[in-house]
Amino acid sequence: MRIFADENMPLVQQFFNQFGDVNLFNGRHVSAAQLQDADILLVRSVSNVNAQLLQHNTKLRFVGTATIGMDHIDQTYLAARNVAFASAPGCNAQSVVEYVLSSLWCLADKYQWPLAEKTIGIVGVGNIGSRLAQALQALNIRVLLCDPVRARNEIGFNHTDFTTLCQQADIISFHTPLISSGNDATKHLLNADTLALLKPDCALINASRGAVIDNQALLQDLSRAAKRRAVVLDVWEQEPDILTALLPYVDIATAHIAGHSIEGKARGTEMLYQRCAALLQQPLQQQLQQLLPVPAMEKLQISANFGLPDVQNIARLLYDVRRDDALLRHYLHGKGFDWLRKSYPPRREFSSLQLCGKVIPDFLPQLGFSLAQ
Ligand SMILES: NC(=O)C1=CN([C@@H]2O[C@H](COP(=O)(O)OP(=O)(O)OC[C@H]3O[C@@H](n4cnc5c(N)ncnc54)[C@H](O)[C@@H]3O)[C@@H](O)[C@H]2O)C=CC1
Ligand SMILES: O=C(O)C(=O)[C@H](O)COP(=O)(O)O
Repeated sequence: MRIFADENMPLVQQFFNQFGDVNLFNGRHVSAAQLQDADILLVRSVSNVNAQLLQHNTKLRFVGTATIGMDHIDQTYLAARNVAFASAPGCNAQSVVEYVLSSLWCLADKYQWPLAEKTIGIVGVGNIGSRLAQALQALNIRVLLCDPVRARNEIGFNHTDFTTLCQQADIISFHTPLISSGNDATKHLLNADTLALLKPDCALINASRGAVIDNQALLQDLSRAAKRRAVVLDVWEQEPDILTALLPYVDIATAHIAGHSIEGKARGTEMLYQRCAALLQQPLQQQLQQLLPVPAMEKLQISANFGLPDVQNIARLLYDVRRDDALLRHYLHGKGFDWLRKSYPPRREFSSLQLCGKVIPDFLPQLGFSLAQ
């Protein structure tokens, strides 16, 4: 069995050696010629898997993407060729939530916002959006939820339509898939017309896909002298060749790394391993928990005085998004966007830190921290 995998897929050898030899490739530059002998193809978000990439391959049985997003995969084409396909739903959802929380705390410090008085609009309430809503509610922050798909299918889902959300929210965070056409299209959901609906100081966070926001329209909006809105961008149109003119107006700018916690990336690999084992009718020999490195900090004692204002301090022990903003601003013009992603420094999720103490406030596990056994 010949397995071809993106070189930026952690633990891929450890998981997939069980099925055959694992060959690594550069996901951004992989070619049809390289993949002609692949039985199993494992990609991340930077490889477009379509008829052109697979034109020389007649053996392929399985394609997996170790990501949540699937906009880079032509699933219709794979189905027509009878190639099994899997993604990794939810694998890095917690990592993205921690990115958004860190961004909110940084903006709150920078602009002295009382976060508890803000209304945060969440657009796309799936794995990430619903976890984020739960975390914000645990912090006593009011949320508005916009998800027309859930609104159609779930009685009682508390939906706010996008226009109303644009008019009412103080901060909007985008968590939709990139959908190019149809009633629920999200490509350029935020464009010149919808930007005009926002409050002048409405802050924006995009950790979904770059093209959910029309980047040129955003630049126009931000460069108008009278407007000052805070902006956090993890994702950009036309990565890796991003619109650098946006950088001076963006408070937090990162290289599509919101989902790049150690756990988030490795969980994606494990989910594909489990799907492949089922397809090949092989036993599961590896488990992520056994392969993850020991975290630098394992346990933290909480005292009875611990309160909501202390949460940011624990969160910052594990992750501060300003590190990633500084990396992008320093290295983008030299080493570049893809180098920043490939060389991403280790980052552990909240769950890696076990909290001890007689009384642990409920909001800590609701944010994703784990309790010591
Ligand atoms: N920056 C990063 O590193 C990462 C980015 N992502 C992106 O985040 C996206 C969302 O991830 P999940 O929450 O896990 O996906 P999900 O599939 O669980 O949830 C997406 C939600 O968006 C909703 N939706 C679809 N069309 C919509 C529209 N027009 N308006 C509002 N809501 C709409 C769906 O009904 C669904 O509930 C992914 O598709 C991916 O593109 C995911 C992981 C990491
Ligand atoms: O899961 C997704 O969807 C993402 O956007 C990934 O976190 C992006 O990571 P790469 O696959 O581009 O490394």
